[in-house]
Amino acid sequence: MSPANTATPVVSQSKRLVVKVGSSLVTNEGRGLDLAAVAQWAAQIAALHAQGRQVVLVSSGAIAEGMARLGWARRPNTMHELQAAAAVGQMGLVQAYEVAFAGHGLRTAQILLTHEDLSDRRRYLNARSTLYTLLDLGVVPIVNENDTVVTDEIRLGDNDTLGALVTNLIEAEALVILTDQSGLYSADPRKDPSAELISTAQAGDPALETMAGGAGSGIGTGGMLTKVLAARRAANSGGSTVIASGREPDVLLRLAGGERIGTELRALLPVRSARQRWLVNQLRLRGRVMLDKGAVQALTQGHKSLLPIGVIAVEGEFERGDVVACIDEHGVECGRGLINYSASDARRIMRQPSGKIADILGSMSDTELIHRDNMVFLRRPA
Ligand SMILES: Nc1ncnc2c1ncn2[C@@H]1O[C@H](COP(=O)(O)OP(=O)(O)O)[C@@H](O)[C@H]1O
Ligand SMILES: N[C@@H](CCC(=O)OP(=O)(O)O)C(=O)O
Repeated sequence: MSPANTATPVVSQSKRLVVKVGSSLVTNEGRGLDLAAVAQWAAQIAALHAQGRQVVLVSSGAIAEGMARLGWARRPNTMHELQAAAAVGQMGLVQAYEVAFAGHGLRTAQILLTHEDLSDRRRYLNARSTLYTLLDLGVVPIVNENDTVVTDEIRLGDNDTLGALVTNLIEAEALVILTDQSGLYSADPRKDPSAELISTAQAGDPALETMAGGAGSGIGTGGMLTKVLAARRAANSGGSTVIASGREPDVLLRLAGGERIGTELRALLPVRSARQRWLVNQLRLRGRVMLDKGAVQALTQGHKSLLPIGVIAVEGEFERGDVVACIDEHGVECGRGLINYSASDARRIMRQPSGKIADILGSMSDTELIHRDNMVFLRRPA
């Protein structure tokens, strides 16, 4: 048995949880809101509340429910039709949750987020304090992407990623992704009947991405791959992920009781500082700096600041203070941080010792390209 298998199941230890439910589950494979399922999850979340746990629910299903309400049999292709469907369906979603939770004496709140809300530090902090306030008030926040205002280029698209970002945002210890399968299998069980359920693994293990490569149900957008990637993202702020069937009776209560259900993808990284969690949450970065082997080692093993001498290429256009990725020679990201020089200055000082910065640029603001305090170190498991 691997060490991960002997550890206490994560949900049982978690005081703050994010639960994500996927479109095909919420809408009964696109046939329309599954009110019985919504009632089940609400009853379980109310019971978790009574145990003193805080829960944020990330629910998909707006587009699928909107399509059902509008009588559309096929998913539209155009963005504005998808946005219209989401606007119609979101009404049904929040109404269903409000009614279901009210039956347990709990209030709900609708939170619609975009990628930009989480990448802009001020809006990120605002969203965070609103969520914390709601949790302190004992309200259950119901989160979805703000589909009506996002375009193709900037949308997150799948709520697995959103669930992970919310996990990072509120420093939840666990992300529970409820879906239409019993968990992550060694291959897509719809196509390969011999596929086996993975019960525990380390979040971020690249082998998981190969297993989850297949497409999703057709109702949801992400498939299993986005769930595995979400687990990796949640792990960056110390959150572990469980992928389980939303149709399993009392799944949330049993997980909280310590039962092993579905797939647990454990975070082995330490919980990071608030600024590091914000850095981890950035999905689209302004640029990339490519490091030589020595600099990669200094970052990943020594957690040192990045000096210009270790940089062999600079990609993109960015200004001082922007977030950039540090990549190795194969393009794998090993860290990211707030850079002290613009892209044009960085190109001029790369490969040079810090002592030469003033000569090259005419002045020197910092000896480091990225200071370790403004950096988050990422290391994928071998
Ligand atoms: N290795 C795998 N294990 C389990 N399911 C997989 C795997 N690879 C692909 N899938 C597919 O992913 C689907 C779940 O993703 P999706 O439809 O996006 O769900 P949701 O709407 O819950 O996010 C499953 O129905 C399954 O067909
Ligand atoms: N925001 C979208 C969710 C997108 C989506 O399909 O997500 P998922 O089912 O979690 O893969 C909606 O509510 O329809």
